[in-house]
Amino acid sequence: MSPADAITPILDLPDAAVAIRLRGIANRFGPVVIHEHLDLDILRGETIGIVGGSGTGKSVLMRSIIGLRPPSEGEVRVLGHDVWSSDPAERKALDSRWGVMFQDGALFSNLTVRENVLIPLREHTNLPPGLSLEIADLKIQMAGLPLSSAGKLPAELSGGMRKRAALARAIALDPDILFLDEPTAGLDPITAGRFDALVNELKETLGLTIFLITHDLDTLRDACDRVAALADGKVAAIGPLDHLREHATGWLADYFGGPRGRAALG
Ligand SMILES: Nc1ncnc2c1ncn2[C@@H]1O[C@H](COP(=O)(O)OP(=O)(O)OP(=O)(O)O)[C@@H](O)[C@H]1O
Repeated sequence: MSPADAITPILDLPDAAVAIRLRGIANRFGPVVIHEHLDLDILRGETIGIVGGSGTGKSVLMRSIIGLRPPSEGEVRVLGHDVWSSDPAERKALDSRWGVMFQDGALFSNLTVRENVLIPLREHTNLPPGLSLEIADLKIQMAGLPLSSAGKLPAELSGGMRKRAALARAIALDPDILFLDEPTAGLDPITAGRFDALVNELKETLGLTIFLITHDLDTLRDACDRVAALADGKVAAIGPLDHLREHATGWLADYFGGPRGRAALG
């Protein structure tokens, strides 16, 4: 099935065609309900943009998928494995098949860029140190950073370079899935556009599936095959950007139809 035809949260497809399968997800904090009965299928090889008003639970959903916070209810399957009922060895193996770039980069501030990129390589592989170093330097360059930045601390880099360093770490293990939480937030439009182009390039080179949380309409237009909009605790609308724009109601209509939406999407 091509992303253009996938306009419902649940797709009638075998596990092999689906990178991430969410069923009946609920997330609650005490009496506060963030998600309820949330279903979603993400196709292998697609970039899906996750949008929604502030507080709709985009980051909480990502944390439930990558094993950082168990959902209150529901099933999370990634690459055919149940994230929350897998044994520790299966979970560790799964962990090595996704890379995550958190909103603030989450780089270790006391480690250099190269040392940050080496962390997943040391944790998940038994490669000889020299080879790990070569791979780290390759990933730093694939993320568009000059090799001269490898020995620098995050604080010595610009905001855009720090995001690239976090991206280099996220692709260190040649993951199947890349999770990006607001990758272009805080970047000027030109730097943000370059970052989107880089993400597209990496998707092609590494054959990635990408889960991309964003508020950036340019990123939705330039980097996403489909967009899923969260509202009322669920995936309220899903499909290619043009499909969503045609059928937008409520928050989504305001989002696309507001001045920023018109400026980005015409
Ligand atoms: N550990 C927690 N304890 C209590 N409430 C939490 C916790 N983590 C998140 N929340 C709440 O869950 C809701 C969703 O948070 P989340 O960060 O996922 O939103 P978001 O859609 O990513 O928002 P934004 O677009 O502003 O980043 C928020 O109301 C937040 O306060």
